Amino acid sequence: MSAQILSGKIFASEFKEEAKKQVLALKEQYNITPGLAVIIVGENPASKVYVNNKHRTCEEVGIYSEVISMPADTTKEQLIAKIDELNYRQEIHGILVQLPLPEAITKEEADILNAICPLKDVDGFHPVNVGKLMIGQDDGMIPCTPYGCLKMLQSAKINIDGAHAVIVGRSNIVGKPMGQLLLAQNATVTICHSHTHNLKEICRSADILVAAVGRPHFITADMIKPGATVIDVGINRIAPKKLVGDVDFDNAVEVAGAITPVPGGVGLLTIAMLMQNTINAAKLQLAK
Ligand SMILES: NC(=O)C1=CN([C@@H]2O[C@H](COP(=O)(O)OP(=O)(O)OC[C@H]3O[C@@H](n4cnc5c(N)ncnc54)[C@H](OP(=O)(O)O)[C@@H]3O)[C@@H](O)[C@H]2O)C=CC1
Ligand SMILES: Nc1nc(=O)c2c([nH]1)NC[C@@H]1CN(c3ccc(C(=O)N[C@@H](CCC(=O)O)C(=O)O)cc3)C=[N+]21
Ligand SMILES: [Mg+2]
Repeated sequence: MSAQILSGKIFASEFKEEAKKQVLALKEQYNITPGLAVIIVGENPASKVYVNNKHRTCEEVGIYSEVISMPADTTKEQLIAKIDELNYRQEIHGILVQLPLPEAITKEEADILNAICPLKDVDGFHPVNVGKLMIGQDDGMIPCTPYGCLKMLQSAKINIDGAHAVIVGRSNIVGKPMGQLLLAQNATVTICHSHTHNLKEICRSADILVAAVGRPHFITADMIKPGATVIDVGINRIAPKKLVGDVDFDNAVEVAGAITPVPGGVGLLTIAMLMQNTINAAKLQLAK
């Protein structure tokens, strides 16, 4: 039997509809339009595609958005000065600095992200928000990609409580927060990485398998328990117009119980949750 396809398109449109309603309600009750500023530094072509997608989705949902393009030779000080300006602007509720940063300021990434006011940190990368997620305080910002994966699992009524969730990848933006979110929903969580022994066996014991590795076809069908839910976070461009995930989809789909495609999967959820986080940020700032 072939797996249920968890369509990012369908779930994302569901989440965007919810976002639209909240935008209208904020407008009606408080005369506030949520506002998002996205900063893009340098000329990364993939980043440009994502930033355009974000801008377009803001329009769709009724969120005000600004894209701020800065040259590749921008210094850390110049970037932080721009962030500060946005921190003080009342009509901007969310600030996102698109990653990766140009090589010259890659080492400065932590200082740069820490300059974003935690209340406006719609990526959920600021240590204050990371800490809130870790200790279960629910007034922080949750990173968009894992947040979208969780919302999709819940919307698809996939059981998390008591399930073994295996996450391959331990980045701060996907793997670690995904683990925290699933743990908070009472999954038993295993986080794997490049030093993990017996990866295949561990993956095969997963009821929910999340791949966030960044290697095409890394998760093969023999690593999947029959009937498991497989979430493919990976985005790998293997040819100018060919995008694949981390999962060998064509074979995995015959083993899994449910699986997300790439493209048309988690990436769309990420953008939908960015909309939700911008709305959440506007609500938090209203309360301050
Ligand atoms: N769909 C979306 O919205 C998003 C997609 N992505 C995509 O998701 C993927 C992962 O992104 P990100 O988390 O930033 O990636 P990183 O490169 O930051 O992390 C990759 C992780 O995979 C682990 N890994 C690498 N090789 C192996 C291996 N052979 N066995 C086991 N683990 C391994 C690394 O282990 P170690 O720590 O030991 O090095 C690391 O923890 C990328 O394709 C990225 O483009 C990212 C963000 C959003
Ligand atoms: N500060 C920051 N926040 C991020 O959330 C962030 C980031 N930097 N840097 C890069 C990663 C990656 N990411 C994606 C967003 C959308 C799609 C997406 O829309 N994907 C579509 C289409 C992709 C395409 O056609 O290229 C799909 O999978 O169907 C993918 C990946 C957000 N990221
Ligand atoms: Mg990374």
